[in-house]
Amino acid sequence: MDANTFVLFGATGDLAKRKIYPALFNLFLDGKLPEVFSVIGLGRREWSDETFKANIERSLHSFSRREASDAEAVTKFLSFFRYHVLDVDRKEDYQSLLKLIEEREQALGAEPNRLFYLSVGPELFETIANHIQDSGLGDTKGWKRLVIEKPFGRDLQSARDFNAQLSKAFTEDEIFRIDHYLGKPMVQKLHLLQQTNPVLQASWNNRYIANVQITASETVGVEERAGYYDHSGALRDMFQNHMLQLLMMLAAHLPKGDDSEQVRSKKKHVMQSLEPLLRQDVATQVVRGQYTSGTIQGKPVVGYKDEAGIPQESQNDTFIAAKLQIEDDFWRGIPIYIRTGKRMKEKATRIVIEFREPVKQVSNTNNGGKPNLLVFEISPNEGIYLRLNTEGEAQQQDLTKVLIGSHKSGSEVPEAYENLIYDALRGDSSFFAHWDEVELSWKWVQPILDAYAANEVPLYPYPAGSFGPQAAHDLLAKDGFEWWFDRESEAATSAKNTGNTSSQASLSIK
Ligand SMILES: NC(=O)C1=CN([C@@H]2O[C@H](COP(=O)(O)OP(=O)(O)OC[C@H]3O[C@@H](n4cnc5c(N)ncnc54)[C@H](OP(=O)(O)O)[C@@H]3O)[C@@H](O)[C@H]2O)C=CC1
Ligand SMILES: O=C1O[C@H](COP(=O)(O)O)[C@@H](O)[C@H](O)[C@H]1O
Repeated sequence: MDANTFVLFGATGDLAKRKIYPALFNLFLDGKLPEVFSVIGLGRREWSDETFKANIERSLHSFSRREASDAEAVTKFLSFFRYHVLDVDRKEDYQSLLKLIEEREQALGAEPNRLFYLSVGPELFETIANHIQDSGLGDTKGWKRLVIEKPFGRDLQSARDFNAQLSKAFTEDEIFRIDHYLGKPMVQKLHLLQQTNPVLQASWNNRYIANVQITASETVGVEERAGYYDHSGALRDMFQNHMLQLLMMLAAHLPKGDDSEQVRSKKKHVMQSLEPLLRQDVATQVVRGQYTSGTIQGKPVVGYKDEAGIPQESQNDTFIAAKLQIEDDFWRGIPIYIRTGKRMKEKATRIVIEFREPVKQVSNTNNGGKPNLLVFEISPNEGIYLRLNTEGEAQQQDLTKVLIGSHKSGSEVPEAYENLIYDALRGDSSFFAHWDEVELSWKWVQPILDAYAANEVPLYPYPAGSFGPQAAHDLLAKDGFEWWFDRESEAATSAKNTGNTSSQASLSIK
């Protein structure tokens, strides 16, 4: 059953402005919001309803993927919103909030089903959860849900403590932990692709797959988040959550249907089957990097240590690459390489599956040397590609790239937050991170955190605008592989710079 009241803590903040209001607006345009709907925005700022609505409208104009040009639609959308001043530590603010919610529920004839969305720093989660419990806000005749943003802990122990605290006020079924990578449409389609395509099902195992490469590269640097990022780094910010979730979604052999229990149990199986990383192996299986000055899309940029708010002596990681192995019957023996970093050459999240080379083995000729690839472009553009050997092309530099299904560019792809908020409103937790997954992820990552803290892993510099440190390439080279598409991307850039957009450059998957 849909939520009727959306209670937004942190309604004056950055995430609300950039993601939550635009997502709600696009859901509204698609007719996906409940018919009876009310949003109560909360913050310490002394805003009136009018100021609040004006801010929301501005956010739609700046950040919505679809234009907010229909004045009537915008007015109707804004009519859902009310603002309430609340300091999370002030008990009486929760009492007045309860009164406002009940008034709105009565006026609208809404069921008392309440979704509490915490778009605030994690240090406030526990206080808010306890006050929701104590004030009677959660004591509703309908149901309650809690949506929380990352980060979910800083390490294994803090995540466990944090979860224990939240569990006093909300059951696991009521907690929806957002990992926005799980909301990306291509990620949500991964299991359907396997289930509905026998050709993929048949080849989704160690008989046919040589290796898997998962990349999330960003061109942005630390931006205005130095305070947060310098205490987080690529490992905590991206790897422990988004990258391991991508791995789970790819590697889980999910059953047909959308039963969230099944999805979670299969994802948990992947994490439980991950070969544990021993602390003494971290330095050989993990590459830690930090960007130095360089050029991004033709513009010079400063190195990490020269970014505003970053201390000169910072040892923080802005890049990580790691080799993982899953010990189960499907994946045993397939190396899985994961990398993510800031200030890299291109903005791209993609998964590449490299298949073994049966032609070479069977015919013993030179022209079977290129493996087939299956490529999932996840964002910012979306598409699935297969690279095949085709007759007469074996002598050429590269293989034929076949687009499967449609290619969608940025604005056509629904934002992850649209999918996730829609699911949270309906109570479908399939694409939210369950506590078991979060705990197992921290458990796997903990030896890396320990090795970093003890400085047992070199911190390799890499120039902004590159694909990371050389050591990340060596990680694959040791196994006889290389990261796919780095060279094509380099070629595409240099072709663009020289005006030659034929040959290699056209092979780049965009
Ligand atoms: N911004 C982003 O792109 C992303 C953010 N996140 C996570 O989302 C959460 C919010 O981030 P973001 O929006 O960037 O943070 P901001 O600092 O921009 O906003 C924080 C919000 O919290 C409110 N707040 C702070 N202290 C109190 C208090 N004592 N009582 C009541 N309200 C309070 C502020 O309201 P006021 O100032 O009016 O009191 C403000 O609305 C964080 O957990 C962050 O890690 C996750 C992914 C991406
Ligand atoms: O959660 C985060 O994700 C973004 C990258 O998200 P994407 O959808 O643009 O790929 C990252 O920039 C940020 O540091 C991190 O906190």
